[in-house]
Amino acid sequence: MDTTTTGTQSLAHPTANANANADADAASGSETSKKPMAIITIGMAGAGKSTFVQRINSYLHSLSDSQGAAAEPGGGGSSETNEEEAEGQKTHRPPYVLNLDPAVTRLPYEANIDIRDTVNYAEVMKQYNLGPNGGIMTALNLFTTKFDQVLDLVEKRADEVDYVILDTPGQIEIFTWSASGAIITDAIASSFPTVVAYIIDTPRTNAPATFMSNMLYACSILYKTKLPFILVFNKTDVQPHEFALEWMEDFEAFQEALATHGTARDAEGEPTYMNSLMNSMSLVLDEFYKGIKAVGVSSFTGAGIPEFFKAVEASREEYTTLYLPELARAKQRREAKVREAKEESMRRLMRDLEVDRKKPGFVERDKWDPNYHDDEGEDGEMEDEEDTHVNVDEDELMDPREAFGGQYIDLTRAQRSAGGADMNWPRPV
Ligand SMILES: Nc1nc2c(ncn2[C@@H]2O[C@H](COP(=O)(O)OP(=O)(O)OP(=O)(O)O)[C@@H](O)[C@H]2O)c(=O)[nH]1
Repeated sequence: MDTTTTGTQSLAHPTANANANADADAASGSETSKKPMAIITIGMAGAGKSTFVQRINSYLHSLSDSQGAAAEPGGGGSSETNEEEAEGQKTHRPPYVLNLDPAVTRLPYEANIDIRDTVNYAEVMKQYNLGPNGGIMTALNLFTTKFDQVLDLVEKRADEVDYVILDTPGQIEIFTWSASGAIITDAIASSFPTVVAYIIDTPRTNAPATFMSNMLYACSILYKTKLPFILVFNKTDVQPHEFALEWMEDFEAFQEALATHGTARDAEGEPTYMNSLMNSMSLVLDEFYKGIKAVGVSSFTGAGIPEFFKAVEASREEYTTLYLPELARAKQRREAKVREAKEESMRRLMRDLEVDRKKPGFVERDKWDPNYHDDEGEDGEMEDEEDTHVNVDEDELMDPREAFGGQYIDLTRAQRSAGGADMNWPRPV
């Protein structure tokens, strides 16, 4: 496994060849004809999502600029041209960026679509009498009602961009556990190859307990979205992320860290409840680590960003081989469920009819009554106790043959004239 500070770590991933395939693909230069890859950035408040989006945005801009400069006669290019060469002469175009955080006061990048242009978060709070989190949630819900239009806009630009980047609200649960977050994620993921970039504040995750809770959260998002997933250890300029990679790879190393951590034993020297819980949880997470990629980046210095994009390209492969078939299976399951529900309601209807027909007098009553109109009194009112017929003024009714241009078949009259006996129905022209 690659153990460079910022290297992409494909932790025994099921599609282990994906990186190699992606590179080979990149070398072929066929990306331009592909659909853009959507990157959904999710992370705890303050993990550095917006700074990360700003960094990858400026990275892609600089690649496309340097490409333009190199294409011009005498164009010198920049130091990042080397990175580009390393990526296999891939063509780069600036990304399409969506900001979904209605409460952010200052964005370090320019978003192509900004939720704040559509919904005024402060106004939502005032009008609906909500607190900050409720305000963000409602603003996102309101925005989601228009998301089909947003998707149209993105799809219109799909031929011109390689990446669609989504920045999500600071309060992670507002996006990950809300209906609107799920709708947006599903809508994007069913239109474009999609990857979730889970941003982690590395310096704040260096204690085993916080590391574990962060990983559990990441795990829950992975199993909820079922999308390709990249763990992005951010702020590596402050704290290198090797410790995290070691804990993820080597179960015993994590156990050791747990044992030596301050909260491992209580006053009597016994392992604390928390410690035992984390020991068993780490076994569960071992499975989770096998299926995801991890990369260390610094949104400040830009270190690790090329490796992040390699992981993204590898995820494109994963999306096609794992997520798309699963999406198709989910669709089939949904359709089968609807079919089954329809058949069940039809079966129930037939059963009810069967029961009704067994009731005394039902068959006699369930007959066509040719004297249907004879029930009316002189004033046109129904004489039956159960007045079940709709009373309409026939003078006001339009002649149906006029209304339907001769295509109308008056079944009542046809039936009346046939006296309820077998008859040949007139066929529409
Ligand atoms: N040292 C260092 N600081 C960083 C890095 N990335 C982000 N930060 C800082 O972390 C803080 C939070 O960054 P944001 O980008 O606002 O984080 P966020 O996740 O978007 O925050 P919310 O939207 O409030 O959840 C800011 O002070 C950033 O300057 C990094 O790579 N290195």
